[in-house]
Amino acid sequence: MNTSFEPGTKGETGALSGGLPADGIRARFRVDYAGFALDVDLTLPGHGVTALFGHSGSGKTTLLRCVAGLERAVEARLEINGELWQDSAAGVFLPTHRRALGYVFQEASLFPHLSVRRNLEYGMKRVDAASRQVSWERVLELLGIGHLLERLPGRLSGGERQRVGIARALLTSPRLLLMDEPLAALDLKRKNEILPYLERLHDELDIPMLFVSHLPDEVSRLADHVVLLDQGRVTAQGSLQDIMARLDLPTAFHEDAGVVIESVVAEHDDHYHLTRLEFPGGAVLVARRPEAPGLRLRLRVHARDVSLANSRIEDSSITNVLPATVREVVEADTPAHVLIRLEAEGTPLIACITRRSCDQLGIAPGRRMWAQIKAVALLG
Ligand SMILES: Nc1ncnc2c1ncn2[C@@H]1O[C@H](COP(=O)(O)OP(=O)(O)OP(=O)(O)O)[C@@H](O)[C@H]1O
Repeated sequence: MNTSFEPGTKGETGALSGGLPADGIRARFRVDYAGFALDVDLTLPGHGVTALFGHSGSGKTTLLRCVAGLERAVEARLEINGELWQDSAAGVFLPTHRRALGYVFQEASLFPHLSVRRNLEYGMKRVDAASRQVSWERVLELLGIGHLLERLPGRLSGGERQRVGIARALLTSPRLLLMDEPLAALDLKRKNEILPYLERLHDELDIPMLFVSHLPDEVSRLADHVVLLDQGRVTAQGSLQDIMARLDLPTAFHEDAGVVIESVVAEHDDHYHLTRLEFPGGAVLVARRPEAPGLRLRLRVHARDVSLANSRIEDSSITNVLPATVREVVEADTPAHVLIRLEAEGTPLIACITRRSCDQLGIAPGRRMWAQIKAVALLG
């Protein structure tokens, strides 16, 4: 790992903050390897989770390493919520150990001979008590690891190890959390076990996160903002809802393609054990939820679960039917299918149907149709 200073830096300067906007992440990096170049110039929200999404080799890890000060960039400038961490033009380079960041990798690299407690204390030593942002108790509670403190890492499951790794990163009181596919090494069961903890971090801590993933479902669950990378360049960025609803992006051609809808719990039907979730443009019924009316819930509607009809079909078992207008029709990645973007009063939907059905129903932009939603995934 390269942690040396860039040529011409002024050494271990503290983060500079004079005159910079207090909110937002600005990251300009150019890295030239033989056979690969990263060239990005990003302005990102200073809060919430930003997902870096792209194929293998698109440069996601390289970008995270740049942010961490671990890459030798030809050109670089990095501001984190009002602090300047790097500016190659001005000779500013804050070395990795002076950047207030937590870095979570695919597999937590815990010291095998130290208990979980000692591993966590090791991370804490770097931070003086006055600048601590999240308390020891709070971190243990957020990640549900209080009962694991005396164990050695070798006696933890993969998911528990990862939770300890995240806890250790949080205990360094980061102003930015970098997560490089933290779930990739876990099987589905462990992944589902750890996702709620990541959601809690997102909901309850005000630490911005850059989260690398190549799975739309994972991104849909955790991200607020998405950056798409391809061959070292940013091909698109925007809010999760906007990016997931675009048909000109590779996310639409993924087998998990679908939109994300922010809904509110409207009411419960205790007779049929159903809950009604409302959003601009409509509502859906889902199996009874524990959340009280008024709470927000994120929904994921996969393109493969949306079918279309020219009129409202009454004698169907599909409960969730919304009026929507066709906005765009594009070819899917198989010649048999098309992707259709619809809008239900501002809420986007994507349907994946056969080209044959598209022709038979005469589907074209502007047409009012009924979108039948066969399944809704609730996120969180
Ligand atoms: N130190 C290096 N020297 C030369 N090439 C490198 C170096 N590090 C990464 N690369 C190349 O840069 C490209 C981007 O790699 P990177 O790991 O950033 O991609 P990624 O999007 O994170 O991929 P993955 O999802 O597989 O982790 C790859 O082609 C990789 O081989």
